[in-house]
Amino acid sequence: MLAAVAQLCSRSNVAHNLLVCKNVIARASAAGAGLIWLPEASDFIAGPADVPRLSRPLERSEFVDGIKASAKEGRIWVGVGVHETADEKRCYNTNLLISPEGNIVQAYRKLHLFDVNIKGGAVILESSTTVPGKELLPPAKTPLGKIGLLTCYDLRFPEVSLSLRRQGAQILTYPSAFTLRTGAAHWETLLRARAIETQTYVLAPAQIGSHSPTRQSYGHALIVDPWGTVLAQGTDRQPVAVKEGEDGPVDEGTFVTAEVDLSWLESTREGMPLWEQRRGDVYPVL
Ligand SMILES: O=C(O)CNC(=O)[C@H](CS)NC(=O)CCC(=O)C(=O)O
Repeated sequence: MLAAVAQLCSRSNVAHNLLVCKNVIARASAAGAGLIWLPEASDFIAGPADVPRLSRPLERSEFVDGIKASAKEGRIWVGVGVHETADEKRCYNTNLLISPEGNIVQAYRKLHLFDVNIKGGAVILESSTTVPGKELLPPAKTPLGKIGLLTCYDLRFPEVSLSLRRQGAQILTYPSAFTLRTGAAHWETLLRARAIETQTYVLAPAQIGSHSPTRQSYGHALIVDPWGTVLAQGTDRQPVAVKEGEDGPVDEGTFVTAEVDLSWLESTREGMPLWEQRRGDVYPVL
């Protein structure tokens, strides 16, 4: 079955971002994809002060309702990252899996928050707006395979991917909004490493371009197979400058597709049975 990952540029206008996402879902469905995953924070990317105002509980979100309707219309599985209201001040960074019937099958709240102060790069304190999740969810059964949900910065913590593989994951998802600097240095290497060491397909949808005058994302949405081969990659684009007070140019959003082949996954695992070779007698096994 064909899986798709999206590459788009969410800004502060949730209604507009929804139109872009709905359009990408419809196009992926028409292209024959059985599943499309949209990036982290597809509902909006805005300054910390706007996060509480724009976040919604999952059951009272026009954005989530719109995505559910698109999944149903396109008869396609949809994954999407959104801001879910946690309390008056903060949200959860939530990765949703929605069935072709339009139901939320899983809602994973990002465990690891991006609190960093990178010299010459980003100073971001995600915990100022976001409450960390408390649990890893068992991989969700879909016609493409069993899918483990993670988000963005979680990519740097191999323990969670190994744990999901241990629980039967055949596909891992990392909807993301990587920064330019860390993306250029680490994004592809980390994704391929996670795919190779867990022997799973990795779906990595990505925010791309300028969200505001001060915030840009790296893009390079990827699909990697269990052997570590990059099967598909979003087209590179020159970031567009966004002026103060403007919402930036309209971005239509793109997607790329690749075949998820579980017999190929099984053959990589049979040929190199890493899970039977772990040395639990020497180090703790997850
Ligand atoms: O802020 C929002 O609304 C949406 N969330 C994000 O964009 C998050 C937290 S700021 N970004 C990352 O985790 C980037 C990780 C990264 O770039 C790395 O690990 O190098």
